[in-house]
Amino acid sequence: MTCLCLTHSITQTHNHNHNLPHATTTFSSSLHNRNPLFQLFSVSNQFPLLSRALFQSIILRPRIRPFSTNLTASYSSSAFAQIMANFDADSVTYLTQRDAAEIDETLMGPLGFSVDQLMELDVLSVATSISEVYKPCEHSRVLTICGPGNNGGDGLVAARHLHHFGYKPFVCYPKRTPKPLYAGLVTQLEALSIPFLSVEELPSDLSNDFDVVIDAMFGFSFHGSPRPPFDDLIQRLVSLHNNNNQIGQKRSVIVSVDIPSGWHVEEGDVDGTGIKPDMLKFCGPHHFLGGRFVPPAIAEKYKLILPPYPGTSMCVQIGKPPQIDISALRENYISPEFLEEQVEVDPINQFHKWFDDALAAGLKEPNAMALSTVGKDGKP
Ligand SMILES: NC(=O)C1=CN([C@@H]2O[C@H](COP(=O)(O)OP(=O)(O)OC[C@H]3O[C@@H](n4cnc5c(N)ncnc54)[C@H](O)[C@@H]3O)[C@@H](O)[C@H]2O)[C@@H](O)CC1
Repeated sequence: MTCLCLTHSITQTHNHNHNLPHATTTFSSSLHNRNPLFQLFSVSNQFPLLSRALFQSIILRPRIRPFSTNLTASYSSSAFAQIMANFDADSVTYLTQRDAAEIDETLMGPLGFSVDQLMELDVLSVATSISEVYKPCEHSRVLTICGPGNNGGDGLVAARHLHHFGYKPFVCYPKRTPKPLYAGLVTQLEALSIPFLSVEELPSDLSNDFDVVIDAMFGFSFHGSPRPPFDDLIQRLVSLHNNNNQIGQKRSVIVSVDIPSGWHVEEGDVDGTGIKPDMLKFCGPHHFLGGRFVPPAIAEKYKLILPPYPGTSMCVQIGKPPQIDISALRENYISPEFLEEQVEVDPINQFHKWFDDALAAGLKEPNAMALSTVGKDGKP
């Protein structure tokens, strides 16, 4: 039994670098000399098994990633977790570009979908996936770098969704295309007062100002070498990653929509010097699949295996659970000595003092409290 992961616009490419530090992957293929635009997942024992994740970069492009139509019944959360845990990143095979193109034509032909509609559906999955992995309370500042085509349109839509999810998006859109679709997306962002930044306005080190950088410059229609100003922008994302490796400081995470911009569409990061995105790893913690909207006719015709989407989610996270280094979670609480003579006589004053200290330290929820009760004897 096989299951299909149609990532329509996710070009599957291959990359032999297994050692990227930020563990996120692209939907990528190890199938040489094939056009692995689409992923075909093998399924065994009724559960889909992902395979062949040679990549290490993110790509959030869950346009159509159906799993099994016979797995769409509702599951308990534990059963669901079990199903998802059974994905194995070593058994993915791939659809051909032709199949994918045909499905696209069917969607936008007889099935009546439009480009902007697919864009909205896809990018809603992208935005929800981002918000699952990079919470707005910790990654609020998002820069979306948009290219001239539909991939750039995806970026504009992502900025809008993320704004509504509580992020603070900024958009760099240096080569605007005067088509009504894009003009409308820009107007929508302007109405939300989302700032547009020119390339010149961007800081030299993006990590200073942004927690997340969305790479929406180019998707599957990219060819040749990037022309200005995208050559420079791509290099900034590359150096973002490289700088982080060198100095070990916190940097912006990179989320590529579809293909990391600048990568060869079919062969991937050929010389290993391209963008290394951070999100969605085939066999790691950040790999999401979308495609909830796929019409049954498509699922049946192409024998797509749709996953059981939990609740109202647009996408599902697959792959192995994150490897957490528990020792890294430990914190040392070293504080000055607290002597009896330093205690305020009035406990309310003492409380104010501690509360002010907590506020000044920028603690999350300094007003959180524990309420205990005691008996007449003063004991809990
Ligand atoms: N059905 C579809 O086609 C949909 C596609 N979507 C997204 O759109 C992407 C494909 O969109 P497009 O076909 O518009 O293509 P892209 O967005 O990949 O890029 C095309 C644009 O990039 C320019 N370009 C190509 N190579 C360049 C280079 N070397 N230097 C500078 N500029 C270059 C082209 O002149 C053109 O303006 C997909 O990857 C996906 O992200 C989604 O928006 C939804 C629907």
